[in-house]
Amino acid sequence: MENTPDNPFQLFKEWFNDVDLCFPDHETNAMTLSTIGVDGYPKNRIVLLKKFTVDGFVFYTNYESTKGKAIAKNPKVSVSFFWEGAERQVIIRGIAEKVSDAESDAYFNTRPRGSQLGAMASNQSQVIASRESLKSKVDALEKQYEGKTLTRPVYWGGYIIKPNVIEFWQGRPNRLHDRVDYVLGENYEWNKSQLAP
Ligand SMILES: Cc1cc2nc3c(=O)[nH]c(=O)nc-3n(C[C@H](O)[C@H](O)[C@H](O)COP(=O)(O)O)c2cc1C
Ligand SMILES: Cc1ncc(COP(=O)(O)O)c(CN)c1O
Repeated sequence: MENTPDNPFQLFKEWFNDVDLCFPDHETNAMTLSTIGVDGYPKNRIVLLKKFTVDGFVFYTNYESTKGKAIAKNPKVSVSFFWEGAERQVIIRGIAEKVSDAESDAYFNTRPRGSQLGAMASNQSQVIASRESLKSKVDALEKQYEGKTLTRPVYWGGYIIKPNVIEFWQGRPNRLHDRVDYVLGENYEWNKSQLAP
């Protein structure tokens, strides 16, 4: 861990690419997203990481879902990855912001038509009468838009998580794991420390 890079994005990229290469059956990009709900309780759920750059970590969802409402009230979030095969965990904490409409449009346009229809039909996190009612909504949309290009619903899009802390955990024998913590400083520099396991 002494020879870890000074920039956590560099280390994240190395770990992500290693795991993706060595464990092709694992959904490397599945991450647990925690938000503080409007009721004050934390809630976790899995979402898929679709992009990461030095600006942050991007996932897509319904802005009116339970998580969307939580983020609107409190944009402080945490995501974590557990890469079991590699005995690695990464925990990111930061602020979630909506990505631009243009970026969400561009991603929506790359999705399979079935997933686009799914996003249009699903009022994510709302109570529904039955699976059948959802299915008939999809069928109706399919008919309505037959032969036409689908456009992104305004309530669906991306969030970018801009991190202020990123913690890396590497499993080691005798529970003497390696932990490295990167904390963003006042001048946007990353301060690296090693933590006891
Ligand atoms: C492997 C996996 C990947 C998922 N990816 C996403 C995703 O990228 N976006 C999303 O909105 N929901 C995704 N889900 C569904 C969420 O876990 C969750 O059920 C949904 O977003 C509603 O959450 P909420 O009611 O807390 O807002 C995924 C679920 C699993 C198991
Ligand atoms: C409801 C929902 N929205 C979005 C996604 C993101 O993945 P994709 O854009 O690849 O469909 C998922 C992935 N399982 C999902 O379940």
